[in-house]
Amino acid sequence: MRADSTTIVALVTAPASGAVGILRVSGPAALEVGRRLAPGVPASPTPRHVYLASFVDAAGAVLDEGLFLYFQAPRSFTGEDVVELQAHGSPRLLRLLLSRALEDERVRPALPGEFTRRAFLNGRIDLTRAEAVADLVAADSEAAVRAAAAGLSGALAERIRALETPLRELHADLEGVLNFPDEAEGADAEAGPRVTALRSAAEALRAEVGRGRLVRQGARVALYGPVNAGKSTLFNRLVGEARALVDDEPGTTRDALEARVEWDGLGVTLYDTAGLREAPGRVEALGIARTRELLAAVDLAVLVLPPGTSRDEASSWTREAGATPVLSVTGKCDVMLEAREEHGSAALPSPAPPRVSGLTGEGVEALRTSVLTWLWGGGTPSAVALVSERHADALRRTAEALGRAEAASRVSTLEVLSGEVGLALEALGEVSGTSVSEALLDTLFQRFCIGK
Ligand SMILES: Nc1nc2c(c(=O)[nH]1)N(C=O)[C@@H](CNc1ccc(C(=O)N[C@@H](CCC(=O)O)C(=O)O)cc1)CN2
Repeated sequence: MRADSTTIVALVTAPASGAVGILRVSGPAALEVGRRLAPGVPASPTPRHVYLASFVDAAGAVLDEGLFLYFQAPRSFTGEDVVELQAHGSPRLLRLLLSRALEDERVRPALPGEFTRRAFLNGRIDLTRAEAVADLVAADSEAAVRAAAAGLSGALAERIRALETPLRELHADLEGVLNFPDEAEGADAEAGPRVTALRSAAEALRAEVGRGRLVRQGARVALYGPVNAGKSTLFNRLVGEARALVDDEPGTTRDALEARVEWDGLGVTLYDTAGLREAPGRVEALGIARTRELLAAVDLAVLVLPPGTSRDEASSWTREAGATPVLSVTGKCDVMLEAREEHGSAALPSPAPPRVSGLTGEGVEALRTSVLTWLWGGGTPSAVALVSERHADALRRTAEALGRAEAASRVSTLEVLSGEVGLALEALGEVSGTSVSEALLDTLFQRFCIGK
């Protein structure tokens, strides 16, 4: 598979006013096109040198004074000749420059992600690094930035290579035995343990998809529980600003309010829900249906119980969250003593859930830490390999083929064993990009923006 030989052009910067806007041209005609817009630049500019140049219209009138950069193939982002015009960031000016570039019949507008696609097709970067480019552009938490940057510098590529290389060697060995049975005696006997080791490595990498998703998309955490348990005050305290409508009237919080926070670099969307049960009015009933839906969808539910909740009551609330894990806290611990006097401490579930007070802040930091531990376990979110759903699916097929290869190493012929190892190799190649179809690349690069 090869990049086509057209020259492509796009605005690299966002289509909005900014200090600087960049037009990028990539392909064989890049230098000529660039020099038509900036005729003052020498015919053979020094690659990677910055020229200050006038950008002109067809009549030679100056449109802007900007910077001109030339990257000579193959030492460029795409591996092709690349020219950049760095102009002042007026969207109208940039469109003028863009249409000037498009006047050349060898030039067409770049498709979404086409620069990066060409970088991949020209062997500058493997597919995991190309995907990391999109991850970095989309990153909206510090952990997501750091994890994508690690991917861009080849962290995931390296881990895939650590699987792919021995797998390819094993396949070559097996094919060798098949083709020259006399020369490679005993090679098939070693195959079983090698397959087993590779299968567990593939599975271990695949298991990181959950963390990859958390880092990429952020975690979702909902506060829920009986009305007037102190959810909204706690929510506000966690969010750090008075977002929710707080009132002493039971059932005040009618809608799920959400706020995005960043905890230890991890993006977390917090939801403050309406009470699940007591439903005097229609508005509340709507809120309840939405709360149930939300609880099923989040990564973690924090059950906020009023002081003095019985153990039975607490566990029936826990069941409301269905399969979603629940972390229980006793809210309004500022009124705890009062409650104790009323009900006696025997009414509390034992062991009583940790106490938090949105009002005084007591226990809130501890809650934040427990939530993070729950979501994340140990380690830093930024060190995670950004295994995507797509990678996980390919790794699952890799592991499955290796599972069949394992069975084959015990009972079947060498052909069957080698065939399965070949299939595993092919599935793994979809991650690194050594075996991908045009159609897969199309879907993959569709999620990129134009100019990337
Ligand atoms: N102005 C500008 N800023 C940008 C980009 C760009 O294209 N233009 N980038 C992109 O969108 C990113 C930078 N990425 C780049 C990656 C590789 C090469 C490059 O020239 N690679 C060559 C040479 C490597 C070397 O000599 O060290 C290569 O890989 O062969 C350039 C940019 C982010 N910032």
